[in-house]
Amino acid sequence: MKIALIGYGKMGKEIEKVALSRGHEIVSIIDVDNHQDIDSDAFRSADVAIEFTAPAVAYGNCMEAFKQGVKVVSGSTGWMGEHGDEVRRLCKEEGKTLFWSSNFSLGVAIFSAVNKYLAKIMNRFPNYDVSMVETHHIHKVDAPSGTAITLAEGILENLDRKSKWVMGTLTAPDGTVSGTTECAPDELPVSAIRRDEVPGIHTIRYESEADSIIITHDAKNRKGFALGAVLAAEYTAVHEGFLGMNDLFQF
Ligand SMILES: NC(=O)C1=CN([C@@H]2O[C@H](COP(=O)(O)OP(=O)(O)OC[C@H]3O[C@@H](n4cnc5c(N)ncnc54)[C@H](OP(=O)(O)O)[C@@H]3O)[C@@H](O)[C@H]2O)C=CC1
Ligand SMILES: O=C(O)C1=N[C@H](C(=O)O)C[C@H](O)C1
Repeated sequence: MKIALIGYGKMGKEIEKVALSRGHEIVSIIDVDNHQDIDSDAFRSADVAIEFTAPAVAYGNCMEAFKQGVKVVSGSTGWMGEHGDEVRRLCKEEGKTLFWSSNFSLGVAIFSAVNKYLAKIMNRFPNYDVSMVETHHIHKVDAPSGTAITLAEGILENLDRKSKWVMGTLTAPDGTVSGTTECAPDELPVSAIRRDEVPGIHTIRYESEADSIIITHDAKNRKGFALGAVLAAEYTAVHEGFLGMNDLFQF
């Protein structure tokens, strides 16, 4: 399969390695310096573009790839809240194809299923209150993480006593803490920690007076994200519309 990469940072480089190891060809690499090359025969020859850039530019990149007639797999976070409805409409009504996930690792897909199941169980046990903490490297620009937002949505869909998630505390790289975990009973606090080079840790806690139930996903490196993104690209090459991890793994 012919793959174009949009964004050649930490994830773009990891994805390149996995794609080559699976026998794919990288036909175009678009980064900040050569952004105009998205309008090129090389880019247009791609079966799929894999986009990992930044919240502020991800939507524009997807639109430009669509304009060139190329399907997109995007892992960029922090932009679907604002543009999700529009890209879903483009996929449904205008024949575009986008596979988006806040987290491409198989481990997080499994963790997400467990999270939803646990939230459903907790409807019967009102003594437990739930909160979430995510920890990432100091370079990350968005908080809370896209994965944390997706996990929070999974809890809200399944736990009747929670109606929205709210930003809890944010611990900056220098240790400064802002925000609060004080919130209304129907709110789910999601806190963020920025520390060292942590690839990504997500912890969900249910606390009662008697005990704690804690589930954690801890990414050891970026290989799981990269493999998932390439598997998603292979899937996207032969499918249409707005696609996600539930399509890929049939959860
Ligand atoms: N869904 C998932 O599984 C995962 C998602 N992510 C998300 O992916 C995104 C990227 O992460 P990561 O690779 O670690 O970030 P990096 O900052 O390491 O890489 C982003 C790259 O995109 C480049 N870039 C910026 N603007 C543009 C543009 N307009 N067009 C093309 N390239 C551009 C940057 O260039 P420059 O440095 O010059 O600005 C940089 O090379 C983030 O939103 C992150 O949250 C990360 C890991 C897993
Ligand atoms: O920026 C990152 O690094 C990551 N971003 C994604 C997110 O915001 O959830 C996925 C992963 O946790 C790494």
